[in-house]
Amino acid sequence: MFNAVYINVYITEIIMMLRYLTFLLSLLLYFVEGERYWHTSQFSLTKLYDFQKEHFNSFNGYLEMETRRLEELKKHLGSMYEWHDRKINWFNYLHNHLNGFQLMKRTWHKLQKIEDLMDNEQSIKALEKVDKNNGTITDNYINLVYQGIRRVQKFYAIPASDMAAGRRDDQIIGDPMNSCECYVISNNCYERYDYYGSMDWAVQTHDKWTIDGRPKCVNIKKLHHQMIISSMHTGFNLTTVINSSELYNSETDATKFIQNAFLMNNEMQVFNKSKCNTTFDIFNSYNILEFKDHEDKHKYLCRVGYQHQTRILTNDSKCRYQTNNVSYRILMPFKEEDINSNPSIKMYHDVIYDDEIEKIKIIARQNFQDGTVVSLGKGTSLETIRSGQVSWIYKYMEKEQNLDSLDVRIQSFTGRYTESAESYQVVNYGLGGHYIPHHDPLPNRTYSRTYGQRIATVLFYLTDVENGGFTTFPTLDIICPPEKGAALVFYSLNLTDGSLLYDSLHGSCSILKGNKFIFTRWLREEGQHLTYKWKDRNTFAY
Ligand SMILES: O=C(O)CCC(=O)C(=O)O
Ligand SMILES: [Fe+2]
Repeated sequence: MFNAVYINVYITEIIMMLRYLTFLLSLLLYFVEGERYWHTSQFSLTKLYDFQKEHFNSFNGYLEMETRRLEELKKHLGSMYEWHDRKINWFNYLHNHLNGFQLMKRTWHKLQKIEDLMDNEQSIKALEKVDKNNGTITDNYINLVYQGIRRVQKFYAIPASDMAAGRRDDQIIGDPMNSCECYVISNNCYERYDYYGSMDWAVQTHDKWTIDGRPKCVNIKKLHHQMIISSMHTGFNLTTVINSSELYNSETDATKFIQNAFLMNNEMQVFNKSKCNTTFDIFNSYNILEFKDHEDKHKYLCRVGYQHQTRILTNDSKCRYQTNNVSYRILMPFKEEDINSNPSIKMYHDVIYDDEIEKIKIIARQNFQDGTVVSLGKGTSLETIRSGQVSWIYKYMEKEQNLDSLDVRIQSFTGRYTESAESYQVVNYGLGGHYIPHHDPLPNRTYSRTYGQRIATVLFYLTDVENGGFTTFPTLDIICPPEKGAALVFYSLNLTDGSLLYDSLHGSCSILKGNKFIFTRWLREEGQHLTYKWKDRNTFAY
C-alpha cells in the first residue's frame, strides 16, 4: 500500500519534471530557432511561403468548423424564433400546464445548445493549433525585414513613392504597397529614430489611407503625431502634405493636424531645419554620397552597377582560354578573364555545373545560420554589416557528396594548393541582403597557425541575380555582377611578404531583385611555396 502511494507520488513528480523540461526546451527552441533561424535569406523566405500553405490548411479546417458551427447556431435560433412566433395567443396557450412545461424545456435545452455553440471552445483550440505551427515570425525577424527594405531603399536611393508603387525607375521590383504596409515601415523607421524614413513613408501612408478606405491598421492620430515630430527633425514642410491631402478641409483630425503643424513650424525655426521641404528633398538626402569612406564608394558602385548590369571594363580587362598545362583542358579550356592585376582579380566562367550547384544548395539548406562577422568576435551577427544566411560544407562531406572533383578544378584554374584551404562556405542573401566592404584575411587572434592566413578567395556564383548583389571593389572602382557558374578569384595577400593587399577590399551590394547564392573556398598560406616564411611571423599586419 505504502509502496503504491510512494510509486504514484514518484511518477507524478517525474511527469511534472518532464512537463517542466518540455516547457524549458520549447522556450529554448523558440529563442534558438525563432531568433536565429528566421533571418533574411531568400531560402528562409521561400520556406516561410511554404509554411503558409500549412497554415492555410489549418485555417481552412478552422473556417469549415466555424461555418458548420454558425450554421447550426442559425438553425437552432431559427427554430426557436419560429416556434415562438407560431404561438399567436400565448396567454391561452400557457394556461395549459403541459404547454408551460414545453416552454420551459425548450427554452432550457435550446439555450444550453445555443450557449455551447456561442461559447466555442473548439475554435479557440483550433486557433491555438494554428499559432503553434511552424513559420512563427518573431519581432526580431520582422524588424530585420523592415530594416532590409529600408536598406535597399537607401542603398539604391529609391523614393518611397516609387518603392510603394513597386518600382525602381522603369523596373518592377515588387507589388504595389497599400497604406497598411507603408504605415508599418514608417512606424518602424520612427521607432528607430530614422526620421527621414519615417517622414518619407508617412507621406505615402497618408496619401494612400483615404484611397484605401481608411483601414483600421493605420492609427492616423499616431501617424500625424509621428509626422509632426519627424518634420521637426528633418525640416520637412508639412503644409505640402496637408495641401495635397483629401483630409484637408473635411476632417477634424486634419484641422488639429494643421494647427499642430503650424505650431511646429514655429518650433522648426528654433531647430533651424529647412533642408527637406518636400519628399523630393528627402529622396535627395539618400542621394548624397560624400565618398568620405569606402562604404559610400561601395554604395555608389552598386548604383552604377544597377544601371549597367555588366562589368565596367578596366585597363586590365583581357579574356583568354587557359589550360594551365592540364592536358584534358586542351579540349575544354577555362574561360579566364582578367579584371585587375594588383591585386590579381580574375573571373573564370562556367567552372561549376548546374548539377553541382543544385547539390550544394540542397546540402547547404540543412544547416543555414545567420552570417557572422569574425572580426567582431566569434558568432557576432550584425545585420548592418552583413545580412544573409551561411552554411558550411565540411571536408568530410565533400567526398560523401562527390564534390571532390571541384577541388581538382580549383587547383587547375588557380594553379594553387587546396589541401590547406578552408571548408566551403555557402551564403544565401535575401531581402536587403548585403556585406559591407571588408578584407577577407582573418584577425590575428583567429587565423590558424597550421594553415596560415587567407591568401586568396575563390568565390563561385551559384545564381545570376536579377538586379543588385554585385561584388564591388571600392578602391579600384570595380563591380562584378554575379554570373551563375562563374568563379571570382582574388588575392588578399602580397605574395612576396604576406602583407595585406589593401585594395582587395570588397563588399556585396544589397539585393534589389532576385536571389543570390555564393559558394566560397578560402585558400591558405600553407603549401603554396611562398618565398617568405609565414610560420615565423608573429603577428599579421592588418
Ligand atoms: O557576396 C559577395 O559578393 C562577397 C562575399 C564576401 O565578400 C565574403 O563572403 O567574404
Ligand atoms: Fe569577403
